[in-house]
Amino acid sequence: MELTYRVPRPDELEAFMLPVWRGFAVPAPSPELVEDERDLWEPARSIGVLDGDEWVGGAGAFTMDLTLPGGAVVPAAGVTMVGVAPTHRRRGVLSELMRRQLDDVAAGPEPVAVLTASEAAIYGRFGYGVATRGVRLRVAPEWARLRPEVPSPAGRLRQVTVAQARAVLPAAYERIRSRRPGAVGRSEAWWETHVFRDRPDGREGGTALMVLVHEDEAGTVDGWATYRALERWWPDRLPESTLRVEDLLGADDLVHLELWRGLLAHDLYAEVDVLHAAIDDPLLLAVRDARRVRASALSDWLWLRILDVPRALGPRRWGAGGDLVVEVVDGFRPASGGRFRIEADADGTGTVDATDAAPDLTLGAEELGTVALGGVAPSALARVGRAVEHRPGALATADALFASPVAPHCATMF
Ligand SMILES: CC(=O)SCCNC(=O)CCNC(=O)[C@H](O)C(C)(C)COP(=O)(O)OP(=O)(O)OC[C@H]1O[C@@H](n2cnc3c(N)ncnc32)[C@H](O)[C@@H]1OP(=O)(O)O
Repeated sequence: MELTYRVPRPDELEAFMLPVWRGFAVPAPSPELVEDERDLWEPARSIGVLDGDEWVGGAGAFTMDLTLPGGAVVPAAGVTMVGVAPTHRRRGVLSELMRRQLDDVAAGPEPVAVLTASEAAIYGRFGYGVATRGVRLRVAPEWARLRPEVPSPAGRLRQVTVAQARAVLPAAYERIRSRRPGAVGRSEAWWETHVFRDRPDGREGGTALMVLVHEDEAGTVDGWATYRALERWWPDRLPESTLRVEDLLGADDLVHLELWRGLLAHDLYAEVDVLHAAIDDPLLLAVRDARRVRASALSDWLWLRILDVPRALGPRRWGAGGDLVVEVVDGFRPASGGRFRIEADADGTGTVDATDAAPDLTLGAEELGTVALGGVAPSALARVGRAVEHRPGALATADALFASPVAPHCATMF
């Protein structure tokens, strides 16, 4: 039977989502999961595929935004709910969904699309590159003491209820997100479904959510940790007892470390486990014994697909002054490729414009997404054959331009 692609109606949520849920081996979603999806879903931004009258695949997008190096924010499509029924795989359905979705995004105000991937081999072919990575940090409170040189910031730590957190965390996130390139917008529905509802079936068998906030001297929240005990402390269970940290964000490194200090003060627990820390989390430089911080599972997190190079990169702060013509070869969506001149002043402000000039450097769309936020230097890609320098010195200029003083990091699951 012929396949039909179309936008689902709002009343079709469950049927539309079924192939995606089944793709993730969720046989029948609970009413709570359906309610959460309904609150998050933007049906007009979805595209699905029908075989007869049955949905067999789809892709959705959230209206989001993305922090660039320097703190500027650009609109971004947050690609989500991607799946194709096991009965219809490997015959080009995802490719067609991606083509239609990217055309749709490109026709609107968003110069980029972002996503978090279930598997790392899927999205490069569609021009997405790994813009941020994360690392799992597991720390034994018994051993991990901060060095005496590490000062405490002004203000105080407080433990608050989830209801109190609801009133302060969303605004605090907006205040501090400019610090990290790669941070994405968190909608009210995101906060409710991913944090505050704290549904029992999303707790991995652990306790309800606990919230530690840091307030500055004026009483304004400038950092927080949300966490739960996975295996409750009990004398004979000490070796397994874990505090699982879900969100850990501070306005600066000292606030961030003060939150670590608060978490590590839970000395009844064998381990504090942060599933997704920034690769430059300051803890590694601040503990007396860095071997007690077990870092593992370095992995891709935010994948970035640039659809309009001048609008995506123009507002970013460059790492140095410089002049560079970059040629972007976009195999999946040639209309998004071309040659672009980056001209930046020493203060990091600059312009990005289409040009006919001869390129200094050539790279693919996936590679542009990889270097765009400063997580990987262009020269590192060139060394493995993924970027080509046409003029001696061009790679050094590109490295300096694209560099970011802090590693890009996306702390948001969507
Ligand atoms: C943002 C998110 O929501 S991430 C979630 C993604 N969804 C899932 O992981 C759910 C489970 N998986 C699936 O639903 C499907 O396997 C999908 C969506 C990943 C792929 O759908 P398909 O329709 O089979 O992909 P399609 O046929 O268009 O494949 C295009 C190409 O990608 C390759 N490809 C597709 N999936 C994968 C994969 N998981 N690993 C490696 N290669 C893959 C195909 O081999 C094909 O390559 P080719 O062009 O060289 O032949």
